[in-house]
Amino acid sequence: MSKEQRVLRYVQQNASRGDPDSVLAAVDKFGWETEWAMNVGDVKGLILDRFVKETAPQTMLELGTYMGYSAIRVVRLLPETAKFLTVEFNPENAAIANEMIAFAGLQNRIIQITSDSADVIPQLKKKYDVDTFDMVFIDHWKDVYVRDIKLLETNNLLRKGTVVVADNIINPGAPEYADYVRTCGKYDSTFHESNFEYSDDIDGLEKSVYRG
Ligand SMILES: O=C(NCCCCCn1ccnc1)c1cc(-c2ccc(F)cc2)cc(O)c1O
Ligand SMILES: [Mg+2]
Repeated sequence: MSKEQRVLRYVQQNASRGDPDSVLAAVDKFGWETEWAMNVGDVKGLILDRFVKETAPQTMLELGTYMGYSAIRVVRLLPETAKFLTVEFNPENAAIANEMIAFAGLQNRIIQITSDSADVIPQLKKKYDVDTFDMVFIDHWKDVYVRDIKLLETNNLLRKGTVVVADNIINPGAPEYADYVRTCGKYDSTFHESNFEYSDDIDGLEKSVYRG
């Protein structure tokens, strides 16, 4: 059994079906007490919550579903009318996320796409009926953060005020991305220091508002 399957089993045996907060609490308890996992986690998650509440996005994209933790974390704060798309490259993790999201009762609120983000981003307008995104959360391979934010720009998926949040700016690090959003002139970017998931190590989120 994979680590991700062990996390899902723990959630199914310890959380309440249809209760997103209990699912998040179970994943976090497992991450702190049993096995570390690369969810954004409860500490950085509180900062992400604040950004979501401040932005109140009607359309949002996530790159990097993993087990669905951040998708559940975000969508639990959004109205039923909001449109949330999440992209995962790894089919095994996508399958775990599908079950985790269903257990949380949010399967009708989250559109899961299992694909390479580079292939999906150019299809979002036509195939997924997207105009522009109000918010984006980037949490996939750190070395393609820059490739993908540039793809979002060139495919006209960002608009003046779109909030782009990126995980792991310190650990494992996304230096090329941090440099790009802070110096290219297209974003008002701020770094929010926090702790690495399920650890006392340092990490942080970058929040970058597109100038349009
Ligand atoms: O690699 C990460 N995430 C992407 C996983 C695969 C994405 C697949 N995909 C989805 C869509 N397109 C592609 C990640 C890694 C770490 C980490 C840090 C230190 C360490 F020692 C080990 C691991 C911490 C995170 O918080 C992370 O997010
Ligand atoms: Mg991450």
